[in-house]
Amino acid sequence: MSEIASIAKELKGALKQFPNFPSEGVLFEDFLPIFAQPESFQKLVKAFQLHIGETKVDYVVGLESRGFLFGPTLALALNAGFIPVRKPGKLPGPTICAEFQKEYGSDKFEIQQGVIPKGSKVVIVDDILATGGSAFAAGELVNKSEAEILEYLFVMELDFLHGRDKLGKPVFTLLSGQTEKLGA
Ligand SMILES: O=P(O)(O)OC[C@H]1O[C@H](OP(=O)(O)OP(=O)(O)O)[C@H](O)[C@@H]1O
Ligand SMILES: Nc1ncnc2[nH]cnc12
Ligand SMILES: [Mg+2]
Repeated sequence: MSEIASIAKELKGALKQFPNFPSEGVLFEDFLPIFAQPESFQKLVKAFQLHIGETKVDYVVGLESRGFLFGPTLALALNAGFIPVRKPGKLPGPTICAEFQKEYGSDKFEIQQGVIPKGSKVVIVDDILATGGSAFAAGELVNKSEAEILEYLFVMELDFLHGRDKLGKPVFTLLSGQTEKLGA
């Protein structure tokens, strides 16, 4: 078994599932236990680092909120910068905005204008790929900044929502995810 696969197996065991949270029909995947143990947090970052290998990444773009939990740590490990994509009204100065639909509700994302130099090589990170709405919006913000998306990185994916089909760039998911909707 590869090192990435053995880390993935171990981390999968740390996740907790909460049926019908935050709304009926959603099986919520709680990945916070990974961060409560330094060994598992280190392994999470290591697995993404192994996946990236020698590829030069200029910036890790992390999505508020849960993408902020490991995005900056991964950025440091890759010797890359970290750029936050935030919910509206949080970032000072001129911003670029994108609206999107999620598995439960709609939202907006913003990035500061000019923070990603044109032509930079970027990976976009978040905890979960569900419908792909959040990641797609983050991708739009990177595209509007005229940077290059190398890949999207997620801890987990809700396969049955086919979010990756929206993204148009390579998608790497560390842990195997949910193949069926709750109750299906
Ligand atoms: O693929 P999608 O359908 O867009 O859904 C995935 C997004 O939904 C969750 O974030 P959420 O905005 O619920 O909350 P958070 O602030 O806890 O990250 C999750 O952390 C992803 O960012
Ligand atoms: N099922 C789920 N579990 C955790 N976070 C999510 N974000 C969107 N869908 C989710
Ligand atoms: Mg989120």
